Amino acid sequence: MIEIRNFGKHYGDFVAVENLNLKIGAGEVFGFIGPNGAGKSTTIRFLATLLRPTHGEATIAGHNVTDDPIAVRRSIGYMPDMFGVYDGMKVWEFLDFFAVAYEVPRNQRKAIIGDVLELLDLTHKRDDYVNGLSRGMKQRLCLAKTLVHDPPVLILDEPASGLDPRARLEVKALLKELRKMGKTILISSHILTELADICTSIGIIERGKLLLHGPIESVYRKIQQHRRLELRFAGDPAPGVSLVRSDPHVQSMQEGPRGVTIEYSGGENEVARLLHQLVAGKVGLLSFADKEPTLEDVFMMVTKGLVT
Ligand SMILES: Nc1ncnc2c1ncn2[C@@H]1O[C@H](COP(=O)(O)OP(=O)(O)OP(=O)(O)O)[C@@H](O)[C@H]1O
Repeated sequence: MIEIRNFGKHYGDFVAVENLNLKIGAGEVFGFIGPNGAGKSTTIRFLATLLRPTHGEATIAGHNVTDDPIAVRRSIGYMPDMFGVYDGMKVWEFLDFFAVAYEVPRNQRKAIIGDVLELLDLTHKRDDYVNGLSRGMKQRLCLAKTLVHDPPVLILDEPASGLDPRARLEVKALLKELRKMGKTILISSHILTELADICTSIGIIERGKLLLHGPIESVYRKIQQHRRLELRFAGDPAPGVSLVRSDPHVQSMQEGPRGVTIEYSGGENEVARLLHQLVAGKVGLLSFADKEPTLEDVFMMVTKGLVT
């Protein structure tokens, strides 16, 4: 549904994005992850037909972003990272404005706006002025306007930035709803917990380079070899710590007053063997936890160059 080939954007001598290649299939929710200034918005603005590339090309729903921007705009709902709302406009008028811009037929507009307001839980704000809405509501409204022409693809640049925890959860629930409706979604964020349970695939970008991308399970599988083990001991931890230290798969170890946290390069069989040795060694093992990697771990490992 989205395909980017060899995209690059330079500003003078500064390379904002270089040689970016990416394919996102229909129905995927792709999390575009990277720190500030990594090149996420640059890539997104290119896809949204708002930025000319220095080199490369992209297609969305089969339409070329540079050669056929009108067809691309019909196929996408775009939410920029910064957006303004018009003064003196009511919520329904704001949505109607975009529906007209997207050439939604007059006789369908009222029903569509009603549906979108319902989906975004904004029905009760229908006749409120847009500039009087809270930040969270404005954000929801901006998401609502991406849906009025029912595009198959949504491109959302940090849709939950600046929202309080409750509003973030609401955005997350909404994205799940849109995923169920079969939309293909590209969503950028630097808040990883936000993306972990909604994305089907992720890409990690840093300093203009896409370091890693793929289905979320395959990314997790790649870093399974770098798991974190947390061990607690009853009483003196020294005997347990020395047994752990002798394991060749221990990459690093942080000692606390009652136990250790280790970065471990072995697979499941090695973890099981270590556990067996600790129990057989009678070292007073109180707990042994094999921590699943989080998206944050993935991000740290990829950007440290530990996983490619
Ligand atoms: N018009 C421009 N002129 C010069 N440099 C630019 C321009 N637009 C972006 N950049 C630079 O390109 C780099 C990538 O910016 P971009 O906005 O794509 O990052 P980002 O990953 O979206 O960051 P953030 O999470 O902060 O939004 C940054 O170093 C930025 O300063």
